[in-house]
Amino acid sequence: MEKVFLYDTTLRDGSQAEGVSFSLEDKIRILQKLDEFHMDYVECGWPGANPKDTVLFERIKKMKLHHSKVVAFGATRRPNRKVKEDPQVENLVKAESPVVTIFGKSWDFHVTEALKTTLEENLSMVYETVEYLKRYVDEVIFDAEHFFDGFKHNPEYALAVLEAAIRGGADWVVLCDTNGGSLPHEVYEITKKVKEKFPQAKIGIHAHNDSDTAVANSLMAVLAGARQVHGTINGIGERTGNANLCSIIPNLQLKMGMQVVPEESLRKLTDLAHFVAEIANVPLPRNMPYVGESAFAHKAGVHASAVLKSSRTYEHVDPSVVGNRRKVTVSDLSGRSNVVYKLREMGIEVDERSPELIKLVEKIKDMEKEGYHFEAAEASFELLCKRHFGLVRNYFDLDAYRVLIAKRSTDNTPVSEATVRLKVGELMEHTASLGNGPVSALDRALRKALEEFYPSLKEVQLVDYKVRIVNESEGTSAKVRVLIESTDGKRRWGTVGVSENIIEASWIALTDSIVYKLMKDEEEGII
Ligand SMILES: CC(=O)SCCNC(=O)CCNC(=O)[C@H](O)C(C)(C)COP(=O)(O)OP(=O)(O)OC[C@H]1O[C@@H](n2cnc3c(N)ncnc32)[C@H](O)[C@@H]1OP(=O)(O)O
Ligand SMILES: CC(=O)C(=O)O
Repeated sequence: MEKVFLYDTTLRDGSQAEGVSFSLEDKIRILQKLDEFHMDYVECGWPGANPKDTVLFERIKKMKLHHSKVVAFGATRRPNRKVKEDPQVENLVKAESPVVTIFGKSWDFHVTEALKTTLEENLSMVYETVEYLKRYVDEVIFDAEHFFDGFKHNPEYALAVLEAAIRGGADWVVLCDTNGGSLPHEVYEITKKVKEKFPQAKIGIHAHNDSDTAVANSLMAVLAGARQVHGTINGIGERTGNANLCSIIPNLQLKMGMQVVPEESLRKLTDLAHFVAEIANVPLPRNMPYVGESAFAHKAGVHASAVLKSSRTYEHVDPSVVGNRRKVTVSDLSGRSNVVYKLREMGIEVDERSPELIKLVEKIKDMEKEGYHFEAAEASFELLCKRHFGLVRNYFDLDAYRVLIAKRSTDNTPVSEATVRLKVGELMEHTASLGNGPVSALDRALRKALEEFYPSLKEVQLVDYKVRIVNESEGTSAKVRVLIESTDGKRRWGTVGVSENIIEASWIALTDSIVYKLMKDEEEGII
């Protein structure tokens, strides 16, 4: 298999995304993670451009990496200046990284309009900077900024810029679609022409996603002969982002027969995507190919039915190969197969044609019609199924609850107070509690009543609470759906309640959360 080198620029071009700001420690953690992943090149930043990146390269000098080459990024020398007198270039040498990438203009329009210099001077800037850096650095990569736009306007000049970099000793020349306006067929044709012109040169591709084709453009460049692919994890980057390595890697390796990363790394791809999303504080879209939560989720009954027979019927690759997992969801679009699949996950085997199963499917559809949404509340769904088959013990019986909300003119915020009366076995408990709002007061009163009997409930915390209006159809009063997310430090679970009354909907979701915790503790032998 032919090797394609991966070049990650999450820490440099990725940090140019609006809203992303990596701290020094964030950058170190991502670099370590990319090294573990066997990323070939990791572009860490622009030394000298800001104090954080300067310190970062100092820190990196003391780090031991196992698989990745660290890259310092910068520009060609400024116009009309000696290269060794340009502090920006000197900072690149001082970074002491084994690889330096410099970008230079390859579109004549940019040379005259942005750099305000002559086409000849720009060629000298490219040649001299590469030649100078090659004296100090093992590997010099030249990013030909705006290469495709430049080639379309003035191919001779765009090629002359590459020629200057190659003559200077550049190890790689990288064709950049800086404005992201090129389409796959153009990238293929232009890359092929570059390959024909410079058959000995090693070529790379750096694509931006403004036309939503950055991944396709990168793959087409590889087809045309590029062997270094630039991109970022999850495609974060300036404007609409860079080519998404989380799609490029599996596409190259699983579908185009290229050697990219070890199989073990590929199995860590989903983990890597979530790790970077978390640190960048950019939520990973559910529908992100390969690594998103829904990338292998089957919702429609027809799909679930076929997937149960053979997963290949509705999956382009096995999710485990990229470290993701198959998921079957349950909703009003489900058939028996979705439910059978979920029951199997719970350890319940049931005949597909049994009346019990048919009744359960009908119950689910009726509840979804009422406003329940089980996709987002897997714990309530599990309770519903297990209750249906008589597998949930009765931990307590509610006698009554009451919630009071009061605000006097002298109060800044209203005071919420809840009382709960319930029976555990033969014992009646009656508790009251205050809370920041009615739901937290109810939650506290409920747990106060139960903690004496079930001490593990002390570990439970509510971490999210969402309310939606669910039916606005004529003739019915609006219902609300409450979704609650809880955690006990070990696991996280979602529950749902629907009612015309927001407190009652919250109560249903709250009690499901408590019962789910008790059921799981009992299954694990904790209570
Ligand atoms: C396509 C890309 O994404 S390239 C990477 C872009 N990344 C960044 O810009 C992020 C980091 N940048 C920075 O921190 C700052 O812009 C710095 C420190 C590099 C420069 O800051 P300043 O000196 O204040 O300049 P400023 O940002 O206003 O303008 C950029 C300068 O770079 C020059 N420049 C642009 N491209 C090149 C190039 N290929 N080679 C040399 N100089 C270049 C511009 O002409 C401009 O110079 P001018 O002010 O003399 O016209
Ligand atoms: C170099 C670079 O980031 C670009 O041309 O897009």
